[in-house]
Amino acid sequence: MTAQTIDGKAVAQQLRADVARRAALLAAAGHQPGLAVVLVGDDPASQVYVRNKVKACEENGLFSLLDRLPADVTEDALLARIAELNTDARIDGILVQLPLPAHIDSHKVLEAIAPDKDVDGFHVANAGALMTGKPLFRPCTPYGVMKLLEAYRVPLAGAEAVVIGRSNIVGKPMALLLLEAGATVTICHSKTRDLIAHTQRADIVVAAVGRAKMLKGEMLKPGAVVIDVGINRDENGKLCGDVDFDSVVNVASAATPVPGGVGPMTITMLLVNTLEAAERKRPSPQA
Ligand SMILES: Nc1nc2c(c(=O)[nH]1)N[C@@H](CN(C=O)c1ccc(C(=O)N[C@@H](CCC(=O)O)C(=O)O)cc1)CN2
Ligand SMILES: [Mg+2]
Repeated sequence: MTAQTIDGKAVAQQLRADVARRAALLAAAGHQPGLAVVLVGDDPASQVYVRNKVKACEENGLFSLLDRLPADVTEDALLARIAELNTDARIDGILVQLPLPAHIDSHKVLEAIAPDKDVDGFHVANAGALMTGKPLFRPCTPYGVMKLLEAYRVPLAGAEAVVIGRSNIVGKPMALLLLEAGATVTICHSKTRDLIAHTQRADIVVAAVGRAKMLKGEMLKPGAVVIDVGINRDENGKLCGDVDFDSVVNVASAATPVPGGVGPMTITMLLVNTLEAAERKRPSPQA
């Protein structure tokens, strides 16, 4: 068996076309959806992601503004800028690109974003809403994974799903979204004993742990669906995921590549969250 490649670029393209259509309706009604992106410092990877986010807004009819702040910006100055964006009528969504420099309390910064503009879904109020099954915003990467599973008609009700990684921005919300969809979810992490015992019984494995090529074919049940959230560099400095794609492709029924899998979906769901924030404020005539 050779796994089907789950084409995140193609699914992203389809969803972005609908975003562009709906954004045009809102703009015609006088309210172009607006996203504010705040980048602190000059981390090269963050610069790529932020550039992709702004470009995706421009290509799909959303207004965006990019605030680039120096790495030594004070926490108070950053909080003050967020307060301004919270009251800026042009802005429907705000994100602060992570990671932040060590001298800044990320939790405090994320809590400063107005929950109804928190299009990353990281605010405690939005994390709580997600946990109780009534999310205002789903975090972009897990949301994108759910859209990929939907697009490829992966059965979720009753499925055994294993999430490797327990971060607040991917692992935990990923587990909650899979649970809401009816899967039986196991969250594995660095202290999990016998990881393979869990992954070998999974119908769906989501790798979100940040360890290059950690998930191998022999760790899977034949026919499993593998979602790679990893963003790593291999021994040659080449972008790779948490999944050893070449070994997994002979065992899995479907798998996402890196690049070209989850990444484009993360950006796309940010556009969706921003659009829906704008629609909630001003429903477009034919949403
Ligand atoms: N405020 C946030 N910070 C971070 C988030 C987030 O959702 N909100 N997630 C990650 C990084 N991330 C988005 O910011 C992200 C990572 C990767 C991609 C992507 O398109 N990857 C491409 C390859 C890009 C490359 O060439 O390096 C792919 O996989 O095809 C988009 C967004 C941490 N920070
Ligand atoms: Mg507007």
